[in-house]
Amino acid sequence: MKTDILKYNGDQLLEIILEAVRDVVDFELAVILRLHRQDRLVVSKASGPLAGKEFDEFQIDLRQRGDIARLLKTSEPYLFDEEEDHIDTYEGVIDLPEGHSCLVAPLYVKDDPVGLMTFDHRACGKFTPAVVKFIATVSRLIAIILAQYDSGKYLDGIRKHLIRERNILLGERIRVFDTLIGESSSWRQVIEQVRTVAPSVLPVLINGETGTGKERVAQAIHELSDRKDGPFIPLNCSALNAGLVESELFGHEKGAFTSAEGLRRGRFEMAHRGTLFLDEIADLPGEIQPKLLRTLQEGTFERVGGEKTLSSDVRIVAASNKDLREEVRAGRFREDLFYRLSVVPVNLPPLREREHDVLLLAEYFLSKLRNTRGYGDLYLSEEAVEGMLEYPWRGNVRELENIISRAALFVRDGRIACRHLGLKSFGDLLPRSFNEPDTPRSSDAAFPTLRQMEASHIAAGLDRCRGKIYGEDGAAVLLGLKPSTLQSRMKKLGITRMNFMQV
Ligand SMILES: Nc1ncnc2c1ncn2[C@@H]1O[C@H](COP(=O)(O)OP(=O)(O)OP(=O)(O)O)[C@@H](O)[C@H]1O
Repeated sequence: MKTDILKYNGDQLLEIILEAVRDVVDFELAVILRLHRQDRLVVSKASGPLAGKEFDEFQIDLRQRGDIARLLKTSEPYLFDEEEDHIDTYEGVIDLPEGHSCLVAPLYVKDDPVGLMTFDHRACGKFTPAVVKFIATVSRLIAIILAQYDSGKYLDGIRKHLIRERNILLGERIRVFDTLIGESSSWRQVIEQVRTVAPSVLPVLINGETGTGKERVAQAIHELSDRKDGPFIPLNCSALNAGLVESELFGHEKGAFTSAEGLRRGRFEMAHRGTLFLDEIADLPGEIQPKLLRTLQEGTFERVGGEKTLSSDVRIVAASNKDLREEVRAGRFREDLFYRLSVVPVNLPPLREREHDVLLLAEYFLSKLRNTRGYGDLYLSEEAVEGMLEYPWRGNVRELENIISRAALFVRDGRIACRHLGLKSFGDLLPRSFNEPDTPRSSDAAFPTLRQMEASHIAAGLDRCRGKIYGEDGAAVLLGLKPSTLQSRMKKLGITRMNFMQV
């Protein structure tokens, strides 16, 4: 099991250590001091009924306390004889009666001192030779834990620094691609196509699933064309009935229909010398399709209720998340209109086929958020990165953007963990093979296979136990399995515990 030691702060870690020691050693005061610059011991943690605020940041200057400096050099625990005349370690901080129990243990990693641990009790004879022996062993382990914690923190610091550096580098590349982020080969092809088609006047048909960036690409085509100083006018064809779409496209004269109180210019007029973006073109009502075709062929149109023939210099970019050829085959879309619109087709790949771009896009959205007050430190933890790479992005770039924006709200120290991303619907946490359409299915596609049910139930158990397998509160007990059996089933099904862990 991989436990992230850095999820505990230093104080919590030392508390856990001293709690464990207390099961064996009856102390009233236990203190762990860290060695700083070889000449100073600084209290890291004081525990027990005699520990109080006075220990916070208490320091011992070893140049003034030669007695403690000598003890530190020995690397062995030292039990003070109760009759022995000595200066109390915490003289001036707390008053301990004459002849109390006092044990001091230097903390060493091999030959290097890293600190000192002290135990006190007001009663005599509390620390037996067996206790001294125990502390001698335990102090070596504690020293290693402290050193590991320090180096972990050091590495974490370096990692954060590297992530920041990387973000700056990414930021520079992002400026080159500006609003069309992506470096995967399928996305580069899109960018190449955009560069090629942008300067021409030919109509473009952008095809891609929802949220893949169709509108962005349409805008980029406009901005890279010599019409960039003209208007970019979008119209979503799916949201409107035939009457409305006609008046939106071509405008209407005053009194053309009951609610037409004044003359209204349509999108064709508004887009003059610019680009008209017809989104969701597959949903354009059948009655309007011949009218649009005529306008595209002749460049002319009439406002609804008007007789005057108008013309407009418009470049058409259309988009669809449906397969327009299929719509033609099904008789829902006119073939001649399809050929008019799709002179240059541009197909946008879904995010799940742009694996390398998931992190690049995530960094792009993070970099935008980092400019917002309070979000300057945002970064993705390793497990969040792994979770994102595993996730089947059904909602594409828009879903990714929403997930990142939402995660930012829940993060306190800038570190985005898997749980902040909320990628945890069981289906989503299962390996991709469970969600892909080419998975062998039962005869009724809606009816889950036994393997899918087993995977989903195991995922539910792991989610409830936050990825814990062993122990009373582990998923093995919950699912009524031996931990080893659960692990082997998970392996067979390709389920990773990490997706369910909360950090
Ligand atoms: N390559 C990209 N780089 C940066 N941001 C992107 C990219 N692609 C999409 N986005 C962002 O993702 C979101 C969805 O993009 P967009 O609206 O262009 O998708 P769409 O395919 O037109 O969606 P729909 O089919 O739902 O209309 C937007 O916020 C957009 O800014």
